[in-house]
Amino acid sequence: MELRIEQLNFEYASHPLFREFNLTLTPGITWLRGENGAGKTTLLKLAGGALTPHAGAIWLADIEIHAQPLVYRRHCYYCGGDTPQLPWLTVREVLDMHVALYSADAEHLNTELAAFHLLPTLDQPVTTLSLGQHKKMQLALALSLPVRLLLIDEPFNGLDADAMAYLRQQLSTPERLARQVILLTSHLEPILPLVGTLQL
Ligand SMILES: Nc1ncnc2c1ncn2[C@@H]1O[C@H](COP(=O)(O)OP(=O)(O)OP(=O)(O)O)[C@@H](O)[C@H]1O
Repeated sequence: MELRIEQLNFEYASHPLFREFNLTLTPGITWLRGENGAGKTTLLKLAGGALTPHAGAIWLADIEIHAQPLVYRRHCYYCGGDTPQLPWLTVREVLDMHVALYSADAEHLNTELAAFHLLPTLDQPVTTLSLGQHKKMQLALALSLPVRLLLIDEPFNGLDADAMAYLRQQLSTPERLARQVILLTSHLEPILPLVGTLQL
């Protein structure tokens, strides 16, 4: 199982970022590095289907993103710091939506929510979460959704020390490293078992 990007072209208005870009990632954690503005977040969004390439192909195992967009999206989760897309929902409703979409294990999600101390927030409007709590909600999903590809932008930004330690431990389990392709950005050394580093 691998992520394969072939001959990718992408640019914003007048700002070319990727030209005939190729990449193959195998299961395990790859650290995506580069200076501010290099295109790290853009690459995560392209691989997660949140942005559309102008040319090229993106494969997750035998699923091509354009040929099977919904199937592809159900096999990957993009964990960015973005504000909530559906601000009128409660935390529980946002989570339930993800559980339904990904056919996820609700008990596993509950375990992650408990570990991140989010259970008391479930009936709050999702917009009332602090930045750190919002990050934790996304990370609880990242850790519990049964996806093949995890894309995580700055996983440790805004987390308290306990949450950082917990996240490191959960991302490092051999069972996870064997089955998931994990691509993450971090401006600081992530202190995780890496299969590779990708410099943009
Ligand atoms: N929606 C957009 N429209 C136009 N330009 C954009 C847009 N989003 C990003 N850019 C530009 O594309 C370039 C890459 O942005 P991106 O966010 O991918 O970089 P990054 O490597 O993640 O940066 P950082 O380390 O600061 O988070 C930057 O020059 C940015 O200004």
